[in-house]
Amino acid sequence: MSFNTLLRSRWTNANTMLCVGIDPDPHRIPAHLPRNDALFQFCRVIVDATADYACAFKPQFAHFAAQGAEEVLEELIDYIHNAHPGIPVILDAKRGDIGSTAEYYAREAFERYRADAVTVNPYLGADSVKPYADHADKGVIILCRTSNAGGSDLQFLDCGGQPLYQHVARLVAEKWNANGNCGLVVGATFPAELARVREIVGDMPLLIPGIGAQGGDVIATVKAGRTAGGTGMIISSSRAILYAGKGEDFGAAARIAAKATRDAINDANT
Ligand SMILES: O=c1ccn([C@@H]2O[C@H](COP(=O)(O)O)[C@@H](O)[C@H]2O)c(=O)[nH]1
Repeated sequence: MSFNTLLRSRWTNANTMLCVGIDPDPHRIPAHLPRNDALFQFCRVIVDATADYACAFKPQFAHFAAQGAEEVLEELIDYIHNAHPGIPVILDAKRGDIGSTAEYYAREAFERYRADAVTVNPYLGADSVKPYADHADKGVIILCRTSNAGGSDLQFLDCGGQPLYQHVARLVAEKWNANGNCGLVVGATFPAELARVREIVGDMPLLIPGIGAQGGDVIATVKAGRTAGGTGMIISSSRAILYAGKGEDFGAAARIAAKATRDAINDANT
């Protein structure tokens, strides 16, 4: 099933626009887990505990690769597909390179890791994004207005009378989205810009990090980011869910945090 189909099914049938981010920090993995398999077991427990409330899972590539744990990432994505087959996996790798190399990054994301979607940096332009978008059943989620303060250094530069992030939103909506499988990353920490992007791109899915640990306001995010039909958002939270508990009950604590976040999103969407 395509990324778009899976995502829309979770929005509608599971009534959730919460994306559970999986950013494992080796220093915060509870000590009781078996040392030889702690990373996988930590992630597996989080996935099982939060799946009911997730429209997507978003493993962050560097959090695995920095530990030399790419095989654990493969194993985890396989596990999600097998145990929770209706929930799409967004590989947050923020790739960006010339087209010939991008073809291999796309194969890495979609064939090696079996991700349903991948995050991509637009800085290298159309030919650097096309190799991902050519996989028509996969999602390509392009950085637009990131959640960090430093994003303004470039994303607010004037680009023919509009800030660069709006130019990126227009480019993607009008030119790069020939297969209808593109989305954009827009931070919850900037609701005014989120609203502007929504106006520009219509119903395109927006991946929205920045609630939870980064302090973005859920109500402002939902009001700014939803489509006319009240969907269109993949609102991501990682640390606030992963580390809601510190001890043996970390799965239960993550489930409570995920449910509370999902409910807050839905309450704001009334
Ligand atoms: O603009 C962006 C783009 C990506 N991210 C990623 O999302 C999560 C956020 O984690 P939290 O713990 O919920 O703050 C993380 O993987 C970032 O790499 C982002 O924050 N902002």
